[in-house]
Amino acid sequence: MDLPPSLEARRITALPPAAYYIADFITEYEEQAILHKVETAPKARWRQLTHRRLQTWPSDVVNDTLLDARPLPDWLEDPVVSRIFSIPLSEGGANIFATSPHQRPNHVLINEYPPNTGIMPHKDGGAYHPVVCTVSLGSSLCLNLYKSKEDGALEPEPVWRILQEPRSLLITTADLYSEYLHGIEPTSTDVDISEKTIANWTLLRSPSLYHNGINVRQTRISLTYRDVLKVSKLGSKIGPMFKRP
Ligand SMILES: O=C(O)CCC(=O)C(=O)O
Ligand SMILES: [Fe+2]
Repeated sequence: MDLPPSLEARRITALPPAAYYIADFITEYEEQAILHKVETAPKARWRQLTHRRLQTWPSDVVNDTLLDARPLPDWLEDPVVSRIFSIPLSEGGANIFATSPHQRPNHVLINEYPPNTGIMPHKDGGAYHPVVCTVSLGSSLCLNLYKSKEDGALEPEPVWRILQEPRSLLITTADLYSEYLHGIEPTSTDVDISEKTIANWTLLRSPSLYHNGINVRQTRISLTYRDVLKVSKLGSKIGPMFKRP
């Protein structure tokens, strides 16, 4: 892997503080291995929403609390977490989780987006430390960022768009976490893709794939790594009845 010397080297400078994009964060081999683990997880791991399904590891977050304090399984820890730890925020400095309560992501949400599915614009709220690490697998798509108006209403058009390629890592923090909403349009094709409209254009692996301005979606799986502030004291004592396999 040809990782950058720091996150700062891959900052999305068109955005307010702060977001980082690393196009080649994992290899194709690693992508396939993780996809295989996601696809072969016990059926009970999946939660089906109306348009989307998801898995949570090691458990759900309920009332802003992580129910189960077991460590993440190896396949979610390595290579992703170990690699996040290996990249300092700025050269010679500490990694991005050094100042988070548990000094590490303790929760992973896995979302599956077949074509024509998305996620409504939202904020991630107070359950998490404001550092969100998203690894994309399988397909590219656009993440839209929205400004909320004074009265809390949503501006209809996104203020920025980030194109997330397969095997990329996107990290959003600070104001981008707290002041803006993010969402994914439920479409089969992202349109109007260009240097002018995509905030991380200069950091893309393959901008030439979008020379016609469109991205035809395939199924994209995302892994969202965060540090949940509150972890249940019951932790590992929780009865096996209430645990997902
Ligand atoms: O899948 C993504 O990239 C976004 C997921 C998301 O925003 C969330 O689960 O809160
Ligand atoms: Fe979110």
